[in-house]
Amino acid sequence: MPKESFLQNRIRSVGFALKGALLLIKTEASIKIQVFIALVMTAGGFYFDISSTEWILQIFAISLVLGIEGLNTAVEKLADFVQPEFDEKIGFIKDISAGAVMLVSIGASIIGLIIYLPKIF
Ligand SMILES: Nc1ncnc2c1ncn2[C@@H]1O[C@H](COP(=O)(O)OP(=O)(O)OP(=O)(O)O)[C@@H](O)[C@H]1O
Repeated sequence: MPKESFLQNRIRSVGFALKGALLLIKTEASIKIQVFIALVMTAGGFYFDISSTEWILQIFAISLVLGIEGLNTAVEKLADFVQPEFDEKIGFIKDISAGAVMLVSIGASIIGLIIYLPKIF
């Protein structure tokens, strides 16, 4: 089999990543909720005509939450594959992973409050 060029290899990897992102959105309830919140926040950004800096912070917060939630889903799937039975260590790993999502979600919520509270009240 001929060796793939660097570019072909990169394009193939982007294809896998896109497939993964679509699978996440299609199959994971938590991601669906977060994508819905992201769409509402984006609509809010247009409605309140937020500044460039506010857009940057909002896009950063949304991407961070979606990205970490995706990694959390991957950790959960891997944990279930490695150990389908009840296991304290697996519980601990899953709790830590869920905790990471919670931390970035709190940060993102605070960013949202700082941007929108003064515009609403
Ligand atoms: N195999 C296991 N052994 C021990 N504890 C587990 C195990 N599976 C899940 N848990 C506990 O249940 C919690 C929820 O795990 P679960 O995999 O159902 O995640 P979830 O947040 O409900 O994910 P999702 O709803 O996206 O599937 C974990 O954080 C952990 O405390």
